[in-house]
Amino acid sequence: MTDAHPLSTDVAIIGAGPTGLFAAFECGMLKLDCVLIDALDHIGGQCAALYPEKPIYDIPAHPAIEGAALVEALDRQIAPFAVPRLLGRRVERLAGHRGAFTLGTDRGDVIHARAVIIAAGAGAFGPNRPPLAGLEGFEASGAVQYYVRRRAEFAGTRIVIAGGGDSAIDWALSLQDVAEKIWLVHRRDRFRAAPESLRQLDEAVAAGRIEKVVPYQLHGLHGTDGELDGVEVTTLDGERRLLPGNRLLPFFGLSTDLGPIAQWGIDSIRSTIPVVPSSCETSLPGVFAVGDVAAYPGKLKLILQGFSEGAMAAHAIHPIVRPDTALHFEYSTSKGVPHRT
Ligand SMILES: Cc1cc2nc3c(=O)[nH]c(=O)nc-3n(C[C@H](O)[C@H](O)[C@H](O)COP(=O)(O)OP(=O)(O)OC[C@H]3O[C@@H](n4cnc5c(N)ncnc54)[C@H](O)[C@@H]3O)c2cc1C
Repeated sequence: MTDAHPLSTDVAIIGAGPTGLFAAFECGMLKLDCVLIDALDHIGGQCAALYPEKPIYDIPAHPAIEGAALVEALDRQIAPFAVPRLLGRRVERLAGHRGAFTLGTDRGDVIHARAVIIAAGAGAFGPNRPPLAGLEGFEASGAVQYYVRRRAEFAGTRIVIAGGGDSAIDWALSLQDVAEKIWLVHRRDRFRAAPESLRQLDEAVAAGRIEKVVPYQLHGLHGTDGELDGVEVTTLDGERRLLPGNRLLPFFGLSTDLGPIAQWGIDSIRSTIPVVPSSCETSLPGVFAVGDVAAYPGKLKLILQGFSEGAMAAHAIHPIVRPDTALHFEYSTSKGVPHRT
């Protein structure tokens, strides 16, 4: 049995993070059909997977909006276009040329598209995992997690948080109200985070809500059948401590690997794809890249910048898909939102 989808569309958008979602809106506004494909089983990319309950403060016209709420709003914005979504499907193959591409997913879907927008963020992103014996069993039970989807799931737990950057500190601060106890383990006694976060951390440590465990590194997991009952940490000198935590949240960053995209004959630099700044076209004509994955001088990896790149890419794609129809620039206030018929 296969649930693979064969389909033809104007634009295939790889990645349904905030940038891919908004690119779908811009395509819709130009009456270009599109399909969204994402390896995750839900839309929203990093906002939904990594920080759904955190407020974002630099989305224009939203003084503060949580990651999940932003995704939900983007979803409502594209609703008029009834964009098909292929979720839980990683695009493995891309072949063809400007005007005629074929994409293949790991689930056997075949998508024919006139143009392609790669909105793949950090690629097929995954957490950097600590090299600890028996880790898989504790991951499977949920005792070790790399993302916090809902703070409420951590109510009354004893959490060991590992890492020295923004994520480790932000989550320690965010979970201090719900957890019974939080240890913050870092191999140095200096943390890298925004000054305000560091100030709040000092306050929480002074109040006994968070205990800093420095300079220590993760060393081992204790427990049976996926039930974690202790996290062993050591110093470089071999001094050991057993922290009686029942949850471990390691925040060692995301692995940024373009995955299969790196094999498609498109120029890439490490995990980014250089694009022409005015159109977001990649080195492969007819294939565009927007959002975190796109690179050009002055690029900021911010959601707001990805939104504008989606608009530029859609306008640059229009003549490929509709070569006989001149595109007259129009404000949305003038033309309204065209519904899919
Ligand atoms: C903790 C945290 C806080 C942040 N705070 C802010 C903030 O305050 N303001 C701000 O502007 N930005 C913030 N960011 C950054 C912001 O989340 C990113 O800039 C944004 O998510 C990039 O959007 P994107 O759509 O380009 O990529 P992503 O959100 O990374 O989405 C890319 C999607 O592509 C999919 N994908 C990749 N490869 C494939 C493939 N081969 N096949 C199918 N699907 C694929 C992935 O599964 C993913 O869902 C923050 C990030 C983090 C981690």
